[in-house]
Amino acid sequence: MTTRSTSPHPDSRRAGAQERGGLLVEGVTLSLGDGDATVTALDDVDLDVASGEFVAIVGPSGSGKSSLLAVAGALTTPDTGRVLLDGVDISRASSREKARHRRERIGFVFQSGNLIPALTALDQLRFALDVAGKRAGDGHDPRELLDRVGMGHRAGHRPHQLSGGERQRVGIARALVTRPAVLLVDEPTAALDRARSDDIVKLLAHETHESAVATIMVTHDHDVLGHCDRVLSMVDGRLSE
Ligand SMILES: Nc1ncnc2c1ncn2[C@@H]1O[C@H](COP(=O)(O)OP(=O)(O)OP(=O)(O)O)[C@@H](O)[C@H]1O
Repeated sequence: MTTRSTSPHPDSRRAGAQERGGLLVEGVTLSLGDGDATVTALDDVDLDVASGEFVAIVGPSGSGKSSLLAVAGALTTPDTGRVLLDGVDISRASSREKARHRRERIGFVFQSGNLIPALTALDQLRFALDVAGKRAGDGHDPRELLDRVGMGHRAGHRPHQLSGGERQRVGIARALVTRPAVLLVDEPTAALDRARSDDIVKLLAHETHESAVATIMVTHDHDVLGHCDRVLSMVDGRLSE
């Protein structure tokens, strides 16, 4: 299935991910469980997402979508294959190196924002920069980015003082503040109504193109797919157009 409504970044898919930046998953296989209970979660998966390209992955429950995000985010090591981030194979790196890639090069956005309860919106972004060992000058300016996602007026609010959509906006800004190469987004609209879901995915599309990040979004929400540059389907661990 392929849906296209917004144009991909001009540099998208002109060359391989190794040459022009982005994420390249090559021949990845992953088995989970033991003995008779072994499941092939990913079955020879190839995926090439350019910098500035917004790719959605849909598929039934248990088809392997979360497993693919985990492998792309250096959280799980595949049995075979490679995951290249701007041309560097992160799948075979040491645990320490993988943790560094996650902090510095990979942004994660979860279902409900996953913000730290005690921190204001602005401090969520500052904290992410600190953890990545970056200063504001190495990444996006936290205030400017909060403005960009429409949350400048809520900079001093803590998560419990924000709506679900606002928490998700802060979560997106926090994931982008370090200027990651890859943005991995897991069901960002699961807790939102129709209009807010649309706004959030539009924002993800805009920021993907603006920040030239390679974004993969897993979703069950077919109503938002029109904002994505490409839509791929996952069935039984296999990915197809
Ligand atoms: N830790 C585990 N041990 C054994 N099998 C697992 C484990 N985690 C996931 N699986 C299996 O791997 C397959 C892929 O799971 P995965 O979570 O990637 O699917 P999904 O498409 O993200 O599903 P959902 O949409 O329900 O989140 C499923 O059959 C699942 O039961």
